Amino acid sequence: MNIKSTPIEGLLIIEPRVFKDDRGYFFESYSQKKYKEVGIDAEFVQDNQSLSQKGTLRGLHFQAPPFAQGKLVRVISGSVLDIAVDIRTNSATYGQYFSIELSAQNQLQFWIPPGFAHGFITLEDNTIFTYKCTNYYDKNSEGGIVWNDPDLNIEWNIAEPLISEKDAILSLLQDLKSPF
Ligand SMILES: Cc1cn([C@H]2C[C@H](O)[C@@H](COP(=O)(O)OP(=O)(O)O[C@H]3O[C@H](C)C(=O)[C@H](O)[C@H]3O)O2)c(=O)[nH]c1=O
Repeated sequence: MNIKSTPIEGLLIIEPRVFKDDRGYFFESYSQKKYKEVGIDAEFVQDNQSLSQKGTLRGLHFQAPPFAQGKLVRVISGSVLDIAVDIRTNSATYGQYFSIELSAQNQLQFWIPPGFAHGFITLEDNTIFTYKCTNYYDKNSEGGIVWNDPDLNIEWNIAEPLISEKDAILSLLQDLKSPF
């Protein structure tokens, strides 16, 4: 397993060790011991999975403390451009984002600790996005930033994504009083 840091402290990219043979492939998609050794010392309590067609944008979401979530995300079918926005008030990279393509092909995983707004745009039909969370869903703790916030200037490479009514009215970063 290879672990790579990113320009934003805390965000990590995990490249699993894949065993290929004439049957196909095998890899460990999570190991508490091995992930703790590389700095992902988290207790995951909930797994989520979503299916989306091409051009679907989910996010940018977070849950406020005490229900803040760390997320270990990956794609098991199709591909996404995954985005994490630093909303840690005292962070030197506050308001900056990191993007990475996650796909069933590259088998990469992305660790997003609490303190980030998270979202993705799907690049293919029948994209299945699955992730482990360090806290349970708590509807009343949900917050978010609207996908096309000009201050974030995220390069989604799409003009009109398919988004939920809820996501279309999320706040601007400038109006967000970050709980982190
Ligand atoms: C997140 C969540 C949702 N739900 C219910 C609530 C709604 O009735 C339905 C769809 O929820 P939502 O539209 O918020 O789903 P997404 O837009 O995929 O939300 C996710 O999108 C971005 C990418 C994230 O990082 C978050 O994990 C999460 O907010 O599932 C649950 O029952 N449990 C849950 O943990």
